[in-house]
Amino acid sequence: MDTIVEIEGLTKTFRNRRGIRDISLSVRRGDVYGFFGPNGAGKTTVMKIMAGLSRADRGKVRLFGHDVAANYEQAMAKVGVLIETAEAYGYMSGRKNLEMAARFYPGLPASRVDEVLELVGLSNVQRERVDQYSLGMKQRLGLAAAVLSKPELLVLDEPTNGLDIEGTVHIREIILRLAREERTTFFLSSHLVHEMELMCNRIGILHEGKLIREGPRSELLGGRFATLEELFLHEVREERRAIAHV
Ligand SMILES: Nc1ncnc2c1ncn2[C@@H]1O[C@H](COP(=O)(O)OP(=O)(O)OP(=O)(O)O)[C@@H](O)[C@H]1O
Repeated sequence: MDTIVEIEGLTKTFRNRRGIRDISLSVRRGDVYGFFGPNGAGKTTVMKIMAGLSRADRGKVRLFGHDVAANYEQAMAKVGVLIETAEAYGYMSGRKNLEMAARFYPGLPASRVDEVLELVGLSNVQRERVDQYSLGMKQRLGLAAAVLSKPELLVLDEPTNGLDIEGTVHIREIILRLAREERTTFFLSSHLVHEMELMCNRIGILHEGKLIREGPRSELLGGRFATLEELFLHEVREERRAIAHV
């Protein structure tokens, strides 16, 4: 088994006592892992720790076998990240933004910028200023930047957040295409249950900072639940019942 992401006992508590508690999960090569949970469940917190943007109080994240906290450069060498809204320089063109980002990767062929523009469907607007782009276009530009170096793992936090139907479908198609054609492994979060059903083969359900269920999508539904939404509501009810009995 080729394990790409290993998270063990990850815990972080903010001053307001919110945060994440004892999260453990693993992602294998080729998985499209959906990290599902309502707003405030702790998805971004986990992803920021995974990307080295925040530190855990306890626990470990290993990417490609390297500990992110202890061995950041090696852990992140084959990882692309898009966390929260993509940052770009609004006064520059989409293309210029990508060319600037490409400078971080010495040895990247110049043609790669064209390739990723094509992949995300921005070739026709590549010379327009980013502040003229729609939210969906900005999000696709963020995705283009995240895939520039041909990462083997993409960590995407709410990649379709705030997008309209077409924008959402477009991002979903790009993700599925990369998973299929380049065998990119994905760890992506969403609070949209339908998204998870359409894209992910493995799902972790996060609720109030705890991973309440985790596993292959088909196993989680297990014939008992028609949809993930039903499963989620069932699990939350069970969790509340268990807490009430303590
Ligand atoms: N820097 C911080 N200081 C204090 N509390 C924080 C901080 N970052 C996150 N939190 C709290 O931790 C909890 C988890 O937040 P997080 O952003 O990880 O959730 P999320 O699942 O990504 O939700 P969303 O979909 O709304 O982004 C929330 O209650 C949030 O208010």
